[in-house]
Amino acid sequence: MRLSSWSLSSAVFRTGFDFGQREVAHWFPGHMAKGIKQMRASLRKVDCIVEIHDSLSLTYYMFPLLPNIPFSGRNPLFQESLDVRPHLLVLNKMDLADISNKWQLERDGVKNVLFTDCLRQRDESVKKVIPLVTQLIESSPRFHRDEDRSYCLMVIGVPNVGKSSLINALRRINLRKGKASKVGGEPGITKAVLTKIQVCERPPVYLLDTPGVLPPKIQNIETGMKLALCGTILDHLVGEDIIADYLLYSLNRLQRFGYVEKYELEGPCDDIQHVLKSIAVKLGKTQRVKAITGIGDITIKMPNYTAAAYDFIRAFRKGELGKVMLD
Ligand SMILES: Nc1nc2c(ncn2[C@@H]2O[C@H](COP(=O)(O)OP(=O)(O)OP(=O)(O)O)[C@@H](O)[C@H]2O)c(=O)[nH]1
Repeated sequence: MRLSSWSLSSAVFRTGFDFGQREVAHWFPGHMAKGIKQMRASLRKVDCIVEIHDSLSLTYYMFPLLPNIPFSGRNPLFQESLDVRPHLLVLNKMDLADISNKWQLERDGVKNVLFTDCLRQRDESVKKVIPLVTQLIESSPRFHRDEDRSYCLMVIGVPNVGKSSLINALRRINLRKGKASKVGGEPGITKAVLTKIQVCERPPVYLLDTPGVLPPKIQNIETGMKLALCGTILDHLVGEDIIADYLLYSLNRLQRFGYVEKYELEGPCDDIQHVLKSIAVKLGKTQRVKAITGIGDITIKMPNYTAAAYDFIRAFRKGELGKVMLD
């Protein structure tokens, strides 16, 4: 929601976010390096790479997920190069994102892009995936796989972007089959490396589901925080309080004030403690805390800031605070 009925004259918003001494390196689990190694080893069986990102931030697609496998759209020099597999960029969760600036992709020369909503039963964009990859594969050399009539795709992406949901949606649409891949609200659900799953009969298309993989080098702390906000990193590794504060900062910076209405606040506010307290009171999220006084121990009721932060972040990820583009 954009600014409408509230007066902003008294609201002062931060012009930058203070990340303190935080380091992104501590946020990423070790199993990812192993995953990348196994994926690299399987690449020769793959005809096309499907790279999934979150539509909430268009900056991620700029970072190759697998080092040495350049995304053709990122670098036109690689487009004709024979050892680069066809590449489809899927920007998922479009239902949550304000994609009015998607023209930037075209400006940057990014080709073969699809915006998807994998949770919608009859999503037209998911239907386009197989025809598009088929077309891409058929117009590229397949080397030693030329005889093989079945196609193999590899799905890659940071954790929690919806890789499993896309696989399930493809199976639902093309095979009328149920779930093959477990979906979860927390990053790191897909741990079994490289399971081969059929997603289409004509032509026979299989894909390799992979564990979530992050770019080995996150460009900076702010990119890391955006990944955290999108649910790519386990919340507790980063801290719900700091994610919630970064969310508030971002919403105010982008003038997306849906949170004011959702939590019935008096108006936009940039003080996370104040906002979390109001959320906790509104939702009845309180906790009993023991206090030691001069006359003995007493129990007092306090707002549960962590529970409020969790609700605030969850509401954002569900799209309940309005559509947002974090870049
Ligand atoms: N709003 C919205 N949510 C989605 C969409 N696709 C997936 N999700 C949700 O995002 C969360 C993660 O989805 P998964 O399919 O498990 O993601 P993943 O990339 O396989 O996750 P990892 O196993 O951690 O790598 C789940 O809560 C899904 O319901 C979408 O298009 N829109």
